[in-house]
Parts: sequence; structure tokens; C-alpha cells
Amino acid sequence: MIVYEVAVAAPLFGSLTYGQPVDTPTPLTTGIRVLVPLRNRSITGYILASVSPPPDLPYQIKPILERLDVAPLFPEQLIPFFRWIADYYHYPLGEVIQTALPSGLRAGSGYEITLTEAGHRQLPAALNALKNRAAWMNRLLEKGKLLPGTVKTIRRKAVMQNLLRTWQTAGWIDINEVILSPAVKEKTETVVKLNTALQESLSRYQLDTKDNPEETAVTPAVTPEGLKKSEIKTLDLFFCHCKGQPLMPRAELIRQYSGAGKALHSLAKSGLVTLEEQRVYRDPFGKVPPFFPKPATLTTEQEQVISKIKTALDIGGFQPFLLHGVTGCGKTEVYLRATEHCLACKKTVLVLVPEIALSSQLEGHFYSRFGDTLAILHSGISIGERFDQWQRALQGKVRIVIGARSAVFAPLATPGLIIVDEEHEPAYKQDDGLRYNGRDMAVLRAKFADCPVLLASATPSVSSFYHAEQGKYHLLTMTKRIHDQVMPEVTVVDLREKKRERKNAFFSHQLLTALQENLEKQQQSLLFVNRRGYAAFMLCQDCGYIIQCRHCKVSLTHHQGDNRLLCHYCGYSTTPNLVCPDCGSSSIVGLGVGSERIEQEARQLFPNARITRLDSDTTRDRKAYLRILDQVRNHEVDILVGTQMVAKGSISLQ
Ligand SMILES: Nc1ncnc2c1ncn2[C@@H]1O[C@H](COP(=O)(O)OP(=O)(O)OP(=O)(O)O)[C@@H](O)[C@H]1O
Repeated sequence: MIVYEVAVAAPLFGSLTYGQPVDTPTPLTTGIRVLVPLRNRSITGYILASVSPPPDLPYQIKPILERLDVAPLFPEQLIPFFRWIADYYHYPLGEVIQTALPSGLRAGSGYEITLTEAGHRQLPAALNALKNRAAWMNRLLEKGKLLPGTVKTIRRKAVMQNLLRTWQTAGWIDINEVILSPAVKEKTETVVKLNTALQESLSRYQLDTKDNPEETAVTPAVTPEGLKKSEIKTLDLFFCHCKGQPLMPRAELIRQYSGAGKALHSLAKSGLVTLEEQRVYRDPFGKVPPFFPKPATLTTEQEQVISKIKTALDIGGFQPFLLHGVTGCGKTEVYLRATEHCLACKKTVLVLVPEIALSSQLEGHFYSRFGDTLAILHSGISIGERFDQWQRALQGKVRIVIGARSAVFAPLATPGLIIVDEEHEPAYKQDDGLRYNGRDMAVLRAKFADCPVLLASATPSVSSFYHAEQGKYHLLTMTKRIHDQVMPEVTVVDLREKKRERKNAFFSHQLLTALQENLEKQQQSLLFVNRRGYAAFMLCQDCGYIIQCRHCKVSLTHHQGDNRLLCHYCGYSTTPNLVCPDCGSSSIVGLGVGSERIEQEARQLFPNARITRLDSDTTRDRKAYLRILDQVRNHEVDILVGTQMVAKGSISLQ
């Protein structure tokens, strides 16, 4: 008998043992999801291994209820990594795996209620006798069925559960367990495929149009006899737009010519084309990232550092490096050359960035150098896109994965190099659920994958620097900026001085003059504020109470655009029109400054300037972020106001 070690997605430490599903004779593979019984529920589990059952078990092994995947969702090599994390962070193993996988993959079970023959006859009378009749009861009578979503809500109340049980015992309803499908599914599209004869015609057509580029229509030799005008036009479009490929998406043809749908249907009927469903990957790039050329030469420091990393890659094995390089010394080029070397050795590369803003910049660099052999994994892309990117990495269709901290779980079987950019960033720490540190997990993953790991920063974290000093990490140093650029001049202005003479509380004279000069010279300016929102906190003017989050007890930030007070810690929000919970006064004012406020003030001070704000409020999705970057690049912005997103080197001003 085959039995499996299964990690269930429930707060249980360790794993459980289940038997082969009753109706599936073939053995199951490691890394797939299954539905298993646990107490009185069915939940998702992940197969970790097939094991032989110990003899004389004092209990009976329950069989797996259902296999949920055909192919594994993660490579087997990741399992020891998951086990280590579960052990180290004292977190249930199945939930570690659940955290690692892209969201939307969770399947589960629910209950469906159907009305029986007896129920049809007797329930109406029983309902008439009820004092309060709920809406779902009428629906059950009308439709004869209640779906899992509704049943879940009804069963939340114990009294309703009892009522349902009574009806079930009376034989009026059946309550059946059903499998709920996961939120994300593979996306497919219909593609049109030419038959063999038309494929030959396509090759001839290409030869003809090569000699005679004016030729656009399908030649008579190509066109089979007796076709309708619409069919000829559709084939014509196919030949012109298929880029030499014998298949193209049906939707694209319909976009070009609305009659193509009907024509393709009849062409398929006569066997000239076939219509097939094909898997497509949702495009997270939205648009092609900007191109960054490869520098002709490397600086001496870059050469020295790259040579050390290349040696480590050639020798193989786990080697942690800490690259301490001043800002603008060309660390990105080090990543790119190391990646190039790693790919040449037929290995894969994992690159971690602390936040989405930075990932776009790096993506551009990697995309320029390596094309679309690259997957991106972070919360800035939709769950569907993330699922697709995960699948591409898993199936070996990409060789490089770039992403935020959760990308440390990327399903690359054997990464040859792991890079952690801005390794000091606190954003690598996950603050809820599995509270892991992405940077530390990257080092650990490299240890499991037996490959070098490169942590890089202009301001390394104290712990990494200490490890380097202790000789645990190899320290690589870059002290010179590219083209010997000087560091920017920094002036500290005490805003308390000459407070009364200033036009605005937040802008010093020096800042106003510098902004005015930049505008006159048609140069761009960047205003960094380390906090989003309008007012950093709300103060009761009568008793001095500061409005706090009811869950976290941190001060709430006023967001004027959304007209809400928001907790930046847990996301709790409330109306700004409130009275002081301490003294009941309604004189509450917003104090402290956020990016929204600075943007508003800057607009008042410089009404003719083009001002844009870049923070997580204005860039809720990645496309909005890329749009603002484009505006800055195209000099459509004079003053850019933003939070730490703007301070990360991904913005180059003119
Ligand atoms: N060998 C080189 N020759 C010419 N230009 C280079 C070279 N290497 C890098 N650059 C350019 O120098 C600039 C700064 O490099 P990069 O952004 O990689 O610095 P960094 O060390 O990553 O800085 P930060 O710490 O701010 O992220 C970029 O515009 C990059 O294209």
C-alpha cells in the first residue's frame, strides 16, 4: 500500500499520513495539492513524499479524497527548505507552503443544500408556521438549491445549523459536501491553426512577399476553390499578421476584422483550419520596460568584484557575499554580469528586491540584457499574472526570477545564484502570518541550493556587516561612483528658525528658492517625504488626545483624497468626522505632514508647475507606477513628490 506524507493547510505542526485516493490507481507526485479529510472538514494538503506505512498501525489511514493538481506546484528540492522554515519560525508546515505559493491556489470544500421531493411537498407549510422567514428560505423553495457561499453564511449561526439538521433528519433537504474550485485558473485562448496544405501555401506566400514586398493579398494558388469573400479576407489577414507562424490567436483576427469569427467557424468546418485551446500567460509587464544599454567597459572595482563572484560560481557551493558599494557605483552591472555568467553555466538566478518600485527598475535592466527569459513575482501584479509567472518559473520557461520577499520561495529547482538588492531594507521582513525575513531566507535558500548568495547595499544592515567582519560573509567593497561623480551636496535647514517669515510652514526659504530656480531652468525637482497621507496624526485641541487605531493603538493618518483616517499598520480605517473618544470634543485637527499635504502645498506655491505624487496611494497597481515613471522620463513632470518609493534610484531626473 502506498501512503503519503501530507502537510495540511491548517494550524497543525508536522505532517499527516493519508492513503491513495480510492478512484486514482496511479501513484501521486510530490508537490501536488490534494483534498484530505481532517476531522469533519475537507482541506487542502500538499504531498511531501510517498512513504511505506509502519507495520501494525494502531489507527486506520484515511484515503486522500481528491487529487487537485496534475503537475507539482513546487519542486521537490524546496521541501527541506519549507521544513526548516516551519521548524525555525514555529509555524505549521502546511501553512508555510501555503504562504510560499501564489494566492488563489487554495481549494477547499463547502456544502450545497438541495430540496428533496418530500421537502417540496412539506417545507412550504413548515415555513408558513415560522414567525420570521429569511430570504434564503424563499430561495430554497424557488430554486430547490442553495450554493456553498449562501450555506456558509447560514451555517455561521448555531440556531440555523440546528434548523438545517432538523430538516435534514425529516428528509426535506440533502446537505452535500462539494469541492470549491480555487480562485485562479490557467488562462487559455483559442488559436487558429492552418491545415498542412495552407501551411505550405504560407511558406510560398512568404517567399513571394519577400521578393515582392508590395504583395499583401493571398495569391490564387493559396486560396482553395469556392471560398466565400469573408473567408478569403480572414485567410488574407492571417497570412499578413501571423509573422510566419502557422497559428495565431482567434481574438486577434476578430480584432482586425469583425467577420472573422463566422468565417473561421466555416473554415474549421471545411478542415482548412483547426481551432484549439492554448494556454496563455498573462503579461505582467503591461508594456516593454525601458531599454538600458550594456556599458562597453567595466570599472576596475566592478571587474574585481565580478571576478570574485564568477570564481565562486565556477567552484560552486554555498558562499555568502556582502557587497558594500556606495550609491551609484554600478552594483546593478555586477548583478547583470554575474547573472550572465550563471546563465552561461546553465543555471538559474533569483533576484530579490525590497519593494515593487525597485523591481520595475531592475526588471528594465534584466529585460534589456536577457529578454523575456525573466519572471516577476510580487504583489504589484494581479493574482492571475502571479500564478502564470509562478508556472513559467516552475516549468523552466524562465531562467531568472525577480521579485519581492515572497519570491524567495520561487519554484526554481536549483538556483545557481541568489541576489538580494538593498539587503538592509526592513521591507524584507513580513509582519503578519509567517513572520519571515526574506533576506535571511535568501541566505538559507542558497545554503539548501548549495550556491552563492550576494547581499548588496550602499548601507548594509548591522547584522550582515557583522557577519562580514566575523568572516561569515565575504566582504566585497566598491567605494567609487561611476564616472567619479561627486556625492550631492546636503544642506540641513532648521525649520524652527524664521518660522514666522515663511510663506509656508513646510518649505524653507532655501527650498523655495531652489525649486523656483529649477523651474526657471526647466529642470526637474524631487521632494521626498517619509510618510504618505495628508496629516500624520489627528489631535484633540481640547484634551490633547491623539486618535488611535482601535486594534494597534498607533496614530491614524488622515488621507484627504479618500476622506478617511487610516492605520498604516493594520489597514483599519474610519471617518475623519469624529469626536474625541476621550473628552467628546469635536475640535480635532490634523497635524504632521505627509506626501499628500506636501503635494497640495507645492501646488499652491507653484500653481504653474506640473506636480505629481508617487507613493503607494497613487500607485495602487504597477501600471500606475510605470505611468508616473514614464511621465517623469518624458519631462512631463516638474516636481515629483513622494515617499521612499522616489528615493530608491529608480527615478532619474533631468
Ligand atoms: N561600467 C559602467 N560604465 C558606465 N556606466 C555604468 C557602468 N556601470 C554602471 N553604470 C551606470 O551607472 C549608473 C549607476 O549605477 P547603478 O544604478 O547600478 O548603481 P548602484 O550601485 O546600484 O546604486 P544604488 O546603490 O543607488 O542602487 C547607472 O546609470 C548605470 O547604468
